[in-house]
Amino acid sequence: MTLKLGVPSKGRLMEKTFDWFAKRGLQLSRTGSEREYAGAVEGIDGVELVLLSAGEIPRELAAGNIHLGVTGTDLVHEKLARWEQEVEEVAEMGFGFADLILAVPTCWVDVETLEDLDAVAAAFRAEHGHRLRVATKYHRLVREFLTDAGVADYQLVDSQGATEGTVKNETAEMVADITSTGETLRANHLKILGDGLVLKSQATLWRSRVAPYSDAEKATLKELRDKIVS
Ligand SMILES: Nc1ncnc2c1ncn2[C@@H]1O[C@H](COP(=O)(O)OP(=O)(O)OP(=O)(O)O)[C@@H](O)[C@H]1O
Ligand SMILES: O=P(O)(O)OC[C@H]1O[C@H](OP(=O)(O)OP(=O)(O)O)[C@H](O)[C@@H]1O
Repeated sequence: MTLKLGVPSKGRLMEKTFDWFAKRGLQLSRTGSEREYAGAVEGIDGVELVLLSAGEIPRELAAGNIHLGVTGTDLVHEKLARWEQEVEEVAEMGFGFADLILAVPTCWVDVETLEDLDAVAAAFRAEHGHRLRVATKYHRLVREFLTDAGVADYQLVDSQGATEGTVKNETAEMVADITSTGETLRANHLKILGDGLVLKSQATLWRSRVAPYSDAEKATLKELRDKIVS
């Protein structure tokens, strides 16, 4: 019986996750060949490393297939409708900072706020015969945010990558995406709405509330928590 810890298998979060655990006396490593998704944990007994895509970690936590997992707040909130019941936040890790924002073309000089957007969206529909298209991969979060803001005349267009390019490619009029330095937005002539911050995200260690815990796993979890908080 081992405690399963899911960490990103590649990408921007992997290395920093390994560093974060190393600072707390736990050595995570990828084992085998560069392309083999196998890993090891040293510094504590009874913990198994599971290498996963950051995007899959929320689902694996909610399914109880892993006990602990590292991924961004944005992905947990987007993918788990009832995230508070399914996972517990163990620690914010202090990297992977990114904001989920709404952005429109810089040339829309009259659109700086959600209120402006609402007005433009209604006019857009009347003029073009279809709703204003918002490209995003964060469907649930964006829908909730725009509903709360009272904006209704829009449609979501799915974009799983290179989202800022959809405006130039004319498959969407605006985007809802993650930004960190803001460079991608600037390069694609997009500006953030003044009140268009949907969510602030950072890499976080989560615990599954639904995974089964044997007595041995509970003891390991306690030992691991002690190392992390001390
Ligand atoms: N430019 C950025 N700077 C900092 N963090 C970012 C940036 N873009 C995304 N992130 C964060 O990184 C996390 C994982 O994103 P990433 O794109 O690496 O995962 P993914 O799409 O699941 O990867 P994979 O290609 O393995 O499926 C998310 O929580 C996201 O908020
Ligand atoms: O504000 P910046 O520092 O410019 O970062 C923002 C970009 O980073 C992410 O994309 P990623 O690199 O994951 O590529 P993707 O578009 O394929 O998702 C995000 O989707 C933005 O496009």
